[in-house]
Amino acid sequence: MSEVRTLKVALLGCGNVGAQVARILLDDADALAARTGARLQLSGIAVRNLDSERDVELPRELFTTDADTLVKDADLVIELMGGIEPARSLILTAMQNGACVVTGNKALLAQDGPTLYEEADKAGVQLSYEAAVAGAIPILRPIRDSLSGDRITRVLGIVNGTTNFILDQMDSTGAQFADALAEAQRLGYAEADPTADVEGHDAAAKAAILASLSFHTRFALEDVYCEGITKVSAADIAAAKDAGFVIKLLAIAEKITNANGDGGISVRVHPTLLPREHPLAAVRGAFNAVFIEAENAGELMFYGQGAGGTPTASAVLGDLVSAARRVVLGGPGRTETTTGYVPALSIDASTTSYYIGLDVADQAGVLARITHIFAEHGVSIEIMRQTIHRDAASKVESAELKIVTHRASEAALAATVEAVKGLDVINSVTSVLRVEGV
Ligand SMILES: NC(=O)C1=CN([C@@H]2O[C@H](COP(=O)(O)OP(=O)(O)OC[C@H]3O[C@@H](n4cnc5c(N)ncnc54)[C@H](OP(=O)(O)O)[C@@H]3O)[C@@H](O)[C@H]2O)C=CC1
Ligand SMILES: N[C@@H](CC=O)C(=O)O
Repeated sequence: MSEVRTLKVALLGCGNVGAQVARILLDDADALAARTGARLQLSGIAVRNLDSERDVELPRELFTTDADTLVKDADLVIELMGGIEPARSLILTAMQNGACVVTGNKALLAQDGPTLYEEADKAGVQLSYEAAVAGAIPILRPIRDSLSGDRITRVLGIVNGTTNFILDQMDSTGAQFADALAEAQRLGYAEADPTADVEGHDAAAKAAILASLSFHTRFALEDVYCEGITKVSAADIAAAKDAGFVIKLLAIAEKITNANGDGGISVRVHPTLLPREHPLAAVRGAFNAVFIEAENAGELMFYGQGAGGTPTASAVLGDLVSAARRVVLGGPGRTETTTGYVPALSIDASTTSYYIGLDVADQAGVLARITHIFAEHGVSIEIMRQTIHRDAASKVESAELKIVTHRASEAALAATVEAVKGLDVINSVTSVLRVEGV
């Protein structure tokens, strides 16, 4: 019987995800050897602080603070430190030394992906990053491989577990934003700096990766319009609920073709109202889902745990097995293809439906004046609902107006809202939110 080869695996980082990867590598060593044709030997774990408490009990002698030396002596490198440096330099060193790399670092990929992909091509190694988008859900490989014979036209995803968890807690239990965020951090969903989650930057990095693979063009973070959930109030959530919607932070990448037949790709992240019966509305807690529309395949939906150490470790291990097989079989590295070269469009080029909440004086002719302004700006109204509030003591009457529009451009909507604000019968504009799926 021929001797099974041993591949040295260097692990960079032993936090929420890294600790679970180390556990699985040690516990499932025999199964992984059977699947790859090589023994995957965890050669060391680089961390910042040797004395930090770990979620998993691991042999102390594996730990080091000398990531550079560890990387230079590895066949396969798993980067789970996060952040830009030293992760970037260590990945480059690993690849230049001939090691295949697996990472979950979407922030780094969205900022500096092209340099890393080029280096992987040059070195003939594999750079894989399934864990970087939507945790455990196999989504990048299906887009890159399974759908490579099709044309994707639209990707709509809940790709940040922390914000989905927060919005879901606020919607279902009335939890406060800060409490829900603290719980998401405790459960290991949030980034080291949770600002990246709540301001939408993490979802924007994932949107850039999804758009790049889906449209065979490199999109960077600056191509993505980004709005997080920090301005979503309990009142917005209640109003949405009352009108039959749920608020989700969506990452959207879609092909937009204008009347001349040209156009580009709009990539954006923002809080969005979805009808409660929409498939993405049912995605609760830290779960993620990605909804894809393709010319031939039609609609596809991928669903699963989008964050957390153990689910994310599953995606990392899948990439590691694939990389190890490649080393064993001697195949070339493979990353994404960039044959599309379609331009990234600004948010102004996209159209969507909108929900607008208005507090108005309850006077004759108010509705006509408001609808006139919408018509003047070419924004068509799909649903309009009025609720009258009477204050018995002061005898003041006001009306709450909820409007859902047909698809309109950002520019037309913004001009409509500005004009409506100028009416003397408007007390306040209480909400302006984008809507999908109506
Ligand atoms: N958590 C999740 O659900 C998911 C995370 N990801 C991505 O995976 C990566 C890791 O995330 P997560 O496990 O949550 O992160 P953590 O913050 O929990 O862990 C980071 C680890 O990296 C180590 N580390 C950080 N900086 C350095 C450095 N300069 N030198 C050596 N070691 C360093 C830390 O060491 P020490 O312990 O000593 O401080 C720690 O062990 C990130 O890129 C994240 O975006 C992707 C999908 C899901
Ligand atoms: N912080 C991220 C972790 C996974 O990518 C999230 O909440 O989704």
